[in-house]
Amino acid sequence: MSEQLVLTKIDGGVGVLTLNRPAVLNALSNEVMEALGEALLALENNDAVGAIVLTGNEKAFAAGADISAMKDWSYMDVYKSNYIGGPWETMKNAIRKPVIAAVSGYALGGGCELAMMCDFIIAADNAKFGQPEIKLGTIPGLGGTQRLTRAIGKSKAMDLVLTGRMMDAKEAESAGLVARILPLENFLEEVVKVAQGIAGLSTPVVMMAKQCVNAALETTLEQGLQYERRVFHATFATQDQKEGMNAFVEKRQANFRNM
Ligand SMILES: CCCCCCCCCCCCC[C@H](O)CC(=O)SCCNC(=O)CCNC(=O)[C@H](O)C(C)(C)COP(=O)(O)OP(=O)(O)OC[C@H]1O[C@@H](n2cnc3c(N)ncnc32)[C@H](O)[C@@H]1OP(=O)(O)O
Repeated sequence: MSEQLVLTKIDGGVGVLTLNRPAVLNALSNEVMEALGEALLALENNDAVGAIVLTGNEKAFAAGADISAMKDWSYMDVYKSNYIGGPWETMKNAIRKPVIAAVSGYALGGGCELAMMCDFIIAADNAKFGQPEIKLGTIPGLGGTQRLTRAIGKSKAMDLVLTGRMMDAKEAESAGLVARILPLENFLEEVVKVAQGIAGLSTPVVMMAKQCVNAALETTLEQGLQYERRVFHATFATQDQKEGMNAFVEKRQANFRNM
């Protein structure tokens, strides 16, 4: 594990990953990119973990890719290394557990993109989001033009990408980028409670639900409905579905055993 990324496993089945380059507002280096991929895979394979929280600090989730590192790169440097191509494949294909982005302060450029790669964003009331790459003579390269447009619509995405302006937490929530806003005070503790709630459910069924919601971004409505129906039917093969519905009828707390 790199010192640029801190892993804290908290009781209640939640693994917390904290970006740790405060001096440069958590600018995202290749080192942290690799560490993040390894840490996510480790949490994915840890049966004691049912949900993951990715966060930064009060001033910044991440202010983007590390500009100082990138500024002298050539086309061949980034093309030959397939810069940022690999880690996204890891995130997309291997991480089936829910990953919540807990964003306080700046989430800009690659920082906003990284937050959008997570399953949903909970923002502190001081959060600021943006894709300012245009001001650097480049464009978003980790999904900013694609996920942002799908999340908030063409008009506002075009505004943000072409002007490089930021939007605050309220604008981000009303635009649909952010699931909910929490006060900065006790922010991470409150996000972890949300994650613990998810981790206390049936992890395999949570994974199925995540897959279905993600499928909606990749399929036609009819294909998505068919996929959802198959997965809904599949939940009836799990012991957790039996436990969940019996617990409701017997008016008691369900004890999911991830089976
Ligand atoms: C398993 C899956 C893993 C996937 C992980 C993916 C990780 C890799 C992501 C790569 C993405 C590449 C594609 C992306 O679209 C490209 C970009 O992100 S380009 C960068 C976009 N970001 C910006 O343009 C923001 C730049 N920063 C600012 O505008 C300002 O810093 C601010 C945020 C408005 C704050 O301003 P201030 O409060 O005045 O603070 P300072 O500016 O003084 O900053 C303090 C300190 O931090 C340094 N710093 C800030 N941002 C960066 C940065 N992005 N890179 C490097 N350094 C940064 C700044 O220089 C100061 O340092 P100091 O001068 O004190 O040494």
